[in-house]
Amino acid sequence: MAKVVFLVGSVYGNSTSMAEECAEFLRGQGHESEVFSSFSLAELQQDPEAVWLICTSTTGQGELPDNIYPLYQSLKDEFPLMPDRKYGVIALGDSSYDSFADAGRMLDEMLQELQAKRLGEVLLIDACETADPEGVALDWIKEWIIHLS
Ligand SMILES: Cc1cc2nc3c(=O)[nH]c(=O)nc-3n(C[C@H](O)[C@H](O)[C@H](O)COP(=O)(O)O)c2cc1C
Repeated sequence: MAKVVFLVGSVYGNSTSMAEECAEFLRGQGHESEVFSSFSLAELQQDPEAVWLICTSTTGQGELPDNIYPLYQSLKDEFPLMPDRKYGVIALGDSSYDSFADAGRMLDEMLQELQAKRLGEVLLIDACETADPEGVALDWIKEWIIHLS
């Protein structure tokens, strides 16, 4: 069974509640899963086995939420290659912005540069298209879970 840690970037709480529902689903399937809204790269690196599931909204004009920005900055500054790290990305946004879901895309690009291995495709959730982001994420994670076995 895998250990999945949700690394949440959220301003208004949508990403947090979505991550909590997905984590509960994973636990129900026998995986270990936790939701973190506050974390540092140094702390996360202490657990080399954990799969990171980035779950972030985009704010401002294509910016990262304040609580996940330090992780991005540390990855950029320290540039720790992590070929053994597995991760996934759920990116919330609103396609009426030119910078649709940029925070999730930025973190995905950074982790790709660091040679981490993405499991599955990035899930983009558009607030213009759904009023039920949790439902969209749950449908996705039911498929995504195959990458954990
Ligand atoms: C002030 C504000 C700025 C936003 N800026 C962007 C943006 O630049 N790009 C985008 O895709 N979505 C943007 N959004 C949409 C949010 O990402 C979306 O509403 C998301 O569901 C919020 O999730 P959260 O509650 O986890 O922060 C913005 C929303 C607000 C209220």
